[in-house]
Amino acid sequence: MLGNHNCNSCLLFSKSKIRKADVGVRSVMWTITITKKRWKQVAIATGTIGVFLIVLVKILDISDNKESLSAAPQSQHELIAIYEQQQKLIEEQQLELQKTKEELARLQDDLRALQSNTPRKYPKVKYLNYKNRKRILITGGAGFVGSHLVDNLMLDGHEIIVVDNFFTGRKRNVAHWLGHENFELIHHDIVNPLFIEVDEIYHLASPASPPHYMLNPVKTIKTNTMGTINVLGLAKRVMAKVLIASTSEVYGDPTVHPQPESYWGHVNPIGPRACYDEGKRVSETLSYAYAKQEKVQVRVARIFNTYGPRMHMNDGRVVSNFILQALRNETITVYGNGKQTRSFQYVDDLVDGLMALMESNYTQPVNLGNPVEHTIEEFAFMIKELVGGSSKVGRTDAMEDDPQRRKPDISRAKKYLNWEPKVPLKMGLLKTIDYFRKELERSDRFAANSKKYFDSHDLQRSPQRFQFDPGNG
Ligand SMILES: O=C(O)[C@H]1O[C@H](OP(=O)(O)OP(=O)(O)OC[C@H]2O[C@@H](n3ccc(=O)[nH]c3=O)[C@H](O)[C@@H]2O)[C@H](O)[C@@H](O)[C@@H]1O
Repeated sequence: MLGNHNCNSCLLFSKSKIRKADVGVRSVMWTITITKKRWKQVAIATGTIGVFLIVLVKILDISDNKESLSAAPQSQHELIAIYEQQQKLIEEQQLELQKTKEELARLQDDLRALQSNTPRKYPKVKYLNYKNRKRILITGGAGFVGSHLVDNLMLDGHEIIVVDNFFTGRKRNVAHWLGHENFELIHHDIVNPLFIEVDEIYHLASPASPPHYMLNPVKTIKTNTMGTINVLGLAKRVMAKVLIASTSEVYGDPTVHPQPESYWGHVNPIGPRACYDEGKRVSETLSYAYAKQEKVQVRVARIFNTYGPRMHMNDGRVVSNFILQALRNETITVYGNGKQTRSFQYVDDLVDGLMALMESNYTQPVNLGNPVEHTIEEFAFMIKELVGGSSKVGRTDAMEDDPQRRKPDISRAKKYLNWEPKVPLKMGLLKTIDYFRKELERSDRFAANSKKYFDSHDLQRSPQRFQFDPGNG
């Protein structure tokens, strides 16, 4: 194709190209010749260059790696630093929280101290002049019945001294009077003598619930014998009028129904209930012995089954047991066949009766009880219905020597005290159920708060508690 092209420029171009190609060919030929002649050197040079290149790549690679290696420890350090910083912050905050908690506890203590020093608000009490105001001692005044009696006598304007060993009584029952100028609480066991000046004494100190008095029969007997002697001795010394709280249990398992005060009773003197039954019978005997021999003015109340607010949660008597079982949806435990009977009076009625008896001039024993009688089985269903819930009524073993029938004949109280119970059973039970419902909520709340407090306290205190100084070892 070139042969057919004849213009000058093309010719010149072709010539120069041929020249260049020629030079290229010659150069290659020379290189080949040289290479052929000096292949060894070339090989050596190429090898050297290759080795150099490999070393160079390696170096670069290493330096690359070095860079990445030096970058990783740097970020780890940063992370550790951030972590440590955050840990420190958490520790500082925990310390702060601990300090705040301690401060809060201190403030709560201060508040309590302030509250106890600040004049409290008390229910309004009547004003009685010196002539009409009496100093009244109530043994067992922090108990269920005693504390209600305290309330009534305080409201009437008298000076009240409560003596209690807190075996079954609770400070909480009279806490609302603490600090009142008319009120005094003495922690004392009436088994030991007491020397104070009083005008009247209500002697209620004694456990009254079968599980309680059977727990320590000797103590029950001592309280009702030695305790009563101490009370009667005090009454004799200061010429105080004294009311002894006796019980329907002096009739034992009665063979007469209903029970009038003239009935002498049917008590097993060596049975499990004897500590209480016989203790109260001796208490009555002592009262009339002091009345006859020492001219002590005595009043004797035979108290029948009583219920109401401030009964102990662990009282163990039928009313509290059934209500608590029903509120907890547990089986209501009827002991024996449930055909045994009881007559239940509301505590307010009893307190009115006790005060009326003390005021009266009547010196023989007086039954104080509600004559409306029910079998225990009926009573179980009544409680179940009033409380609601899903409890079942179940049967369990009968109690030994359990009185089979009990109903007071209250003609004497009606005649001499102009007294009879006013509170219908259902109304009283509703009030009592309400009380126990609140008590349950309160105890659950207390248990939860206490657990929370001690759990957190233990966690924070345990390192200190078990800390020891090896230097002192
Ligand atoms: O409540 C009271 O004022 C009287 O309580 C007790 O006399 P008791 O009648 O045996 O009292 P509870 O323990 O309440 O027993 C009443 C009946 O219920 C039965 N009961 C009791 C508790 C229970 O969970 N289930 C049950 O069926 C008993 O066996 C008994 O037949 C005391 O002995 C008396 O002094 C006191 O006056």
